[in-house]
Amino acid sequence: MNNEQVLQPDNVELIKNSRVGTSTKSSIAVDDPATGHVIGHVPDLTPRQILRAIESAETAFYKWRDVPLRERCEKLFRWYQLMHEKEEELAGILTSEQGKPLSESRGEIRYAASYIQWYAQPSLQDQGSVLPYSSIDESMIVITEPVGVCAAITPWNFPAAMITRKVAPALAAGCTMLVKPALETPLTAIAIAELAIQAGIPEGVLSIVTGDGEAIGKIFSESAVVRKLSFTGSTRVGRLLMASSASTIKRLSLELGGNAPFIVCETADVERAVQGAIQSKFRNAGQTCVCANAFYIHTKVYDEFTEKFIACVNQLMLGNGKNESVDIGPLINENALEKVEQIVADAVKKGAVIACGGERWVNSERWYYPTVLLNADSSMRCVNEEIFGPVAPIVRYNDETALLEELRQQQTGLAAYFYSQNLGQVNRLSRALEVGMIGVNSGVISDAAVPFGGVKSSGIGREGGRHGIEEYLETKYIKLSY
Ligand SMILES: NC(=O)c1ccc[n+]([C@@H]2O[C@H](COP(=O)([O-])OP(=O)(O)OC[C@H]3O[C@@H](n4cnc5c(N)ncnc54)[C@H](O)[C@@H]3O)[C@@H](O)[C@H]2O)c1
Ligand SMILES: O=C[C@H](O)CS(=O)(=O)O
Repeated sequence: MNNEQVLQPDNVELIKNSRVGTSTKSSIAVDDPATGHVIGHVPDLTPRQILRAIESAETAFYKWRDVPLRERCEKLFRWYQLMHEKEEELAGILTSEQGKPLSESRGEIRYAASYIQWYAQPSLQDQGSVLPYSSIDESMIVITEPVGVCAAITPWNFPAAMITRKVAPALAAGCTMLVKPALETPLTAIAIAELAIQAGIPEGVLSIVTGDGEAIGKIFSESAVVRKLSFTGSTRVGRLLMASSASTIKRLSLELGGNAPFIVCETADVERAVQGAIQSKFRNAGQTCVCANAFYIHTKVYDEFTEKFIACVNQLMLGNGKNESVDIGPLINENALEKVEQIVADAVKKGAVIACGGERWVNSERWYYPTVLLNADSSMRCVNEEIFGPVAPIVRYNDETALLEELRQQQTGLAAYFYSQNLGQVNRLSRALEVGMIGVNSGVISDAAVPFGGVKSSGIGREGGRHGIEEYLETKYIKLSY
């Protein structure tokens, strides 16, 4: 597929004919990170329009909650089918506004659709129980009910999956949902919501609102009608939303920043570890919350791992994500690229050695070479901060206990990875690492069936699996005397 064949959002039916969103005088331009060209515009909605959207979601809630669960699930399943039918069009929109390689965009659309398929199963929802009676002419009944009107604020790095991971369980539970996508990637959200309408999900049940994040976040968090706020993004913004939601005692789900250690133990299968390291580090050019951040390689396998890892990194192809041979697309914007440059400069200043990469791609504005930093240590930003770019700092270690103690000091706790072929070591590290998700001999852990989420400053709550729908249900106890 070459550039000419790839669908551009402004000529895509799903966007052009979308019934989602409201026309306003002002609008926000959306650009292609690979070219800097404007590829579409979305409305910059006013506070009054956001409040109207909340009112519409409230009206829709009192009807949608009374639609039988099986019927809600049938509509979700149709939505899932439409996402599969439109996979290529959606992937083209996603790559055009986010920049990731088309192969990754196709994968994300399938991954996003799998959340809708997962929550289209009525049996997933525990709708209540009858408790042991205290008297034969009484019953104590527990039922579950939808939380109500919900709001979601989502990031640019996975513009499809971060939305369906919230919307699918919410709608299955009987809630209505307003979604504020990232300013960088609203077109994917609009296209997905258009398919929800085509699937028969009534107007007002799912609304996409576009505009300034801070302003809309304030309206969502201070609205008494919005009973739950689900946020995926930086820990910084998560803290702000948690504080501003206190005034209305909202249910909160927070999927925040990570800093995943990738540990290669002395007992590891080094070949497998290298493959897992490439998959985990360079997906979406490293702009993934569960990317391996820093690599901790036991001294006994250090030379073998680093030699093989660097050789693989040097094989990675940079370019426009619309070209099928590309592995590494552009970073989302200039700020992201400047942050990566500052992190690498900090590491080199403190003694890191650039084994490969370490600079912008020649004559490009948004690409950064996949980079390996040797001799990294915990004094450096690249080890202590979420890099969110294609940079792999490598730390040598020889004392497992000391390493685990050092990692325990980290404030993040989303994901971790380690490679080991010793059962006792697997058990020991699985229990010692203070995170929400662990990949053991695997570099990719995400799936609609698993409870995705973190601990400490990486967030609250879980998305996916059986846990994900509980975020959108309330429990009601009824005592019945006959
Ligand atoms: N834990 C997860 O599942 C997960 C998934 C994806 C991304 N993330 C994290 O997100 C971060 C990168 O994404 P990002 O740059 O879009 O994050 P971000 O926090 O800057 O933005 C996320 C969303 O919040 C909005 N926003 C920005 N400022 C706001 C404010 N003051 N009030 C309300 N909303 C506001 C943005 O418009 C966007 O829609 C990384 O830290 C990454 O680890 C976490
Ligand atoms: O960036 C955060 C996403 O949750 C990553 S994944 O697609 O769920 O692995």
